[in-house]
Amino acid sequence: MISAPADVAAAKAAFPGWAATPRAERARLLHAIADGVERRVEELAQVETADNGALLRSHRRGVMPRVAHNFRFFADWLLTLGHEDFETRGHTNQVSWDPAGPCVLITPWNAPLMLATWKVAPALAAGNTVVLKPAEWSPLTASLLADIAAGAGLPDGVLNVVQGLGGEAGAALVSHPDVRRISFTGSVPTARHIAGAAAANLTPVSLELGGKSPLLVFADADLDLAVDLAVEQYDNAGQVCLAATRLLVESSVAEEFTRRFAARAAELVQGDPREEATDLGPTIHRRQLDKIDGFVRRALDAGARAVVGGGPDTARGDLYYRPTLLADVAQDSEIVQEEVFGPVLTLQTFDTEDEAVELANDTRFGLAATLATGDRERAERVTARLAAGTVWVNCFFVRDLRAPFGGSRHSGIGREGGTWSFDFYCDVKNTVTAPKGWRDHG
Ligand SMILES: NC(=O)C1=CN([C@@H]2O[C@H](COP(=O)(O)OP(=O)(O)OC[C@H]3O[C@@H](n4cnc5c(N)ncnc54)[C@H](O)[C@@H]3O)[C@@H](O)[C@H]2O)C=CC1
Ligand SMILES: O=C(O)/C=C/C=C(\O)C(=O)O
Repeated sequence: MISAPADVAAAKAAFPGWAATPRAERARLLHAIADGVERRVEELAQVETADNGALLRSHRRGVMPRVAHNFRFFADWLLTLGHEDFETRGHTNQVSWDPAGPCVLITPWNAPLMLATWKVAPALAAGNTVVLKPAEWSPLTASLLADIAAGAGLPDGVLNVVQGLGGEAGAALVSHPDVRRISFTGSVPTARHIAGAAAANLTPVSLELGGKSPLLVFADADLDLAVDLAVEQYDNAGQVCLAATRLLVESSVAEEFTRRFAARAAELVQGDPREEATDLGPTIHRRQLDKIDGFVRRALDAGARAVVGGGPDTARGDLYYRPTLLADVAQDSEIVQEEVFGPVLTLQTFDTEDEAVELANDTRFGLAATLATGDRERAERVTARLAAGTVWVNCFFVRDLRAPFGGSRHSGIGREGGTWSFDFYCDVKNTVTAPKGWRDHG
């Protein structure tokens, strides 16, 4: 490991050469990295599971192939970015997408390589050099990615990986004056530190933060589908920022919904994340489990009722938390307002569409929302009123890199995906040329 400033210096030194590399060659190298990822899917999947405890089958069949796709997608999207020309009184405006410089990318532990490569791929495609600092709890696949990139022929200094603690290595990186972009995915408190450091240097910053997203279940919904969507929120032991952790269910179907939910939750297999049959693995570390349990204990003390779960599964060791559903929770309570980042959902009921929207929007977050309804017009009405970067209707976690991804309010600043990523990672330039601007044209 080299120190953070040395990595920024390496990225700065490599920048002119990489920025001048033709787009087609940059795209070719990104595809070569994708090839390298595809050749090592099994190894990457095993290492990621060993590191963060998320399910091996998801890493193997979902996450790592998507990591390769991240490189291919942004390589191809780069080639579609046009030079948009338009005229002003005979003058030509030509808009171009210029590389910005060294970028610092700081990422969390819950989906390490997936979230890192959403940033690495467009930053490199745009012609920037990168310093990536993965979370200290899940450092390994980022280092493997650096090996893969070197093997693919990426020039030295173009992709640098710094390992270290957030408050040390991370803080040194984000306060460095030579950095031209900072992209961060992680928690709100860390985002405040990073935004402060970025402000000191006026470095543009993109923030993908936490959530407390609602799942609204209307009485006209397919109730089995609604229950499936609700149970899906326990994925990755609930350590997913997008998770719809607040179940808001129309009163007339709440009892039946709860009965079916409890039955489905009881079928979930909790255990070793390397086993194919496992649905729910461990939490990342003991401190996270204690944090989750603290939220649940305080909620129970305040009068909440555990419909499902309600504590750790100590028979499995000290990292497993039982999938939990808490009812009788007040809208202004901590358990409804704060991100738990564990397998803990709350259940509230509503009687009208207005009330549903009011409850859904009544947190400081705005990352995502999911609706279960059989009425298209209702879906359109409600969606238009929700504060959320992504709304899923009768589905969940359907993702497309062409679409914008990000949150409003305390869930973040900016969007990733497609042209939104290039908007952030490029210095967009407009060149205006006079109609008879050239000497030889007289
Ligand atoms: N909106 C989104 O796309 C996502 C958001 N998240 C959010 O991430 C959080 C969980 O991840 P954690 O790793 O616990 O978050 P965290 O904020 O503790 O750490 C994230 C990263 O920031 C680094 N860091 C910590 N202090 C720093 C500092 N002062 N300066 C620079 N870097 C620093 C850490 O080393 C790590 O690499 C949750 O709040 C979750 O909602 C997670 C995944 C996706
Ligand atoms: O895989 C995706 O498209 C989104 C991942 C987001 C998370 O991991 C998260 O929400 O925590």
